[in-house]
Amino acid sequence: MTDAIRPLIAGNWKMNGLKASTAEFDAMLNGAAGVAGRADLLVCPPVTLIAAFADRARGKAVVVGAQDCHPKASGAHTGDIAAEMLVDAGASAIIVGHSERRADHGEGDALVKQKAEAARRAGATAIVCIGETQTQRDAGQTLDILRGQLDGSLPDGSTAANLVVAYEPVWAIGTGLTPTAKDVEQIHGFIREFLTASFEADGARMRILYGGSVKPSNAAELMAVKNVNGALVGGASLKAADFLAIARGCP
Ligand SMILES: O=C(CO)COP(=O)(O)O
Repeated sequence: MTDAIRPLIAGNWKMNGLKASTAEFDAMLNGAAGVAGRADLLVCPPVTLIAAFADRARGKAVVVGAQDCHPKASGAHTGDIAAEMLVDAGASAIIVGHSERRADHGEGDALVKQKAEAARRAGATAIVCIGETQTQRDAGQTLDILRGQLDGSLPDGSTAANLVVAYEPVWAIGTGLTPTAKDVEQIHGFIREFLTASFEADGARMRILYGGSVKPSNAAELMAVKNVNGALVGGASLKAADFLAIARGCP
């Protein structure tokens, strides 16, 4: 049943990218048609580039997203950006709850849930990130931590169209380390069980992305794992050649 889920390869540019990076994005657009048979492509640049990228991507096989949003639609929140504004700029998906925001800005599950609800209210797909730290992993707490994050940060009534879950072990982000395929299969299976218990048929069709040191050389192995429905890619999404090669690794 889950075999029919179309993979999503999502690039998280994090705090990287200037106007000059448009050339790299154009290279992604140019190569996208060649991989469109394998996966949907999403690029989440810094907010300063969303509108320009979304304009360029119109009619191409890449959609543009954002990396965070404020839970409210408008108001006195200096420096913050509402989901509605991101959608207005051309974003169709919004990453929320990334471990870097949880760590750098002290974001907890309740706030992440509000942000995911804000994305849905604005008409965007929420990509909710979860993952354990090295210390939690070493203590054998991985599944307990993930269960808590899933319980606390996924909006009630989510559907396969408006919610994507990204499993990103914190210790694998930017380190070159990845879990074994066996570990990924166990953890994604656990997430799938949680999603089907919570959202029934929709939960069976929701995409579960793997993130953390995905690169062209390991993409095919990771993307072949059961219940892995694509990747959330950091560093390797900054280069068109690498990003497209990862998409070509989808089964
Ligand atoms: O955090 C990530 C994507 O959101 C993963 O980053 P890397 O691919 O650079 O490890």
